[in-house]
Amino acid sequence: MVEIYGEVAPGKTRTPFLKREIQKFNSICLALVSKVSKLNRLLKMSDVKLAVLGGKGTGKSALTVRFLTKRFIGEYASNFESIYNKQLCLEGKPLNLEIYDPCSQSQKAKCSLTSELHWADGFVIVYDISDRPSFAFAKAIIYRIREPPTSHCKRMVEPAVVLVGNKQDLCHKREVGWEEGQKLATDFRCQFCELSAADQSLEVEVMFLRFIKDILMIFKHKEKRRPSGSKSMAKLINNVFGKRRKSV
Ligand SMILES: Nc1nc2c(ncn2[C@@H]2O[C@H](COP(=O)(O)OP(=O)(O)OP(=O)(O)O)[C@@H](O)[C@H]2O)c(=O)[nH]1
Repeated sequence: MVEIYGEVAPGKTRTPFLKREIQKFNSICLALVSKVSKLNRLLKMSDVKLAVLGGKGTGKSALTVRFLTKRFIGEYASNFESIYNKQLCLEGKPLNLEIYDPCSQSQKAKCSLTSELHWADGFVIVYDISDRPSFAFAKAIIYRIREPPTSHCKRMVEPAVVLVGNKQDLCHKREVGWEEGQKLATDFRCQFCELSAADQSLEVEVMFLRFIKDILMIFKHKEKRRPSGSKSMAKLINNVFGKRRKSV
């Protein structure tokens, strides 16, 4: 609570005193608003939703499970879809991560991706470097994601995409060159990496974390574009007391 109290000195009018006090009050309010909004930002937990897509047997589950548990299991049930949930702390901020790993049967049928495009903040598109058809399938998914939005699916910003060439340990059987993957990614504004879910735990972790950080940056830019609650509040205070100052 801020109390404004004072006596008018003999020979002086009340106006300059009140003006100063209102200015002080105004700046205290602005400082408080900025502290509260900082606190809000610290406490606010972001939600990040990723969809891991790609051809059958490319290693979508292996990559997801490797990231979540640091383990490579080898064989994964592929006849049901899963949404994994994990709480993370990135740069000191809590984060609720959801990863969607679809089942292989629905992959081809689901190339429409309509529900995924609504749901996900980012897409991890996986192909197997030793399997050319899986690269063609990854390309088709990227084309679909980068299609201009239709009237019923308008997004403010285009979703983040990382293209992953998995099974790098099988490079003696390579059918897709590194340059091809890199070019596809560059042409469609995607990140790109090649790695092996089987052999490279750290690389898998770095790929996911870097991608999540990029998505958080996109969130930040989106927030900057719309006036935040604290800014509107500051504007309100300025309007009320700014106008009053002029009339005092
Ligand atoms: N050599 C090698 N094999 C891998 C790698 N990642 C996954 N695999 C194997 O590839 C096969 C398919 O892996 P999954 O993770 O089930 O692939 P998926 O894309 O989820 O498969 P579906 O759900 O059936 O579409 C399994 O036998 C894995 O052990 C890798 O980096 N290197």
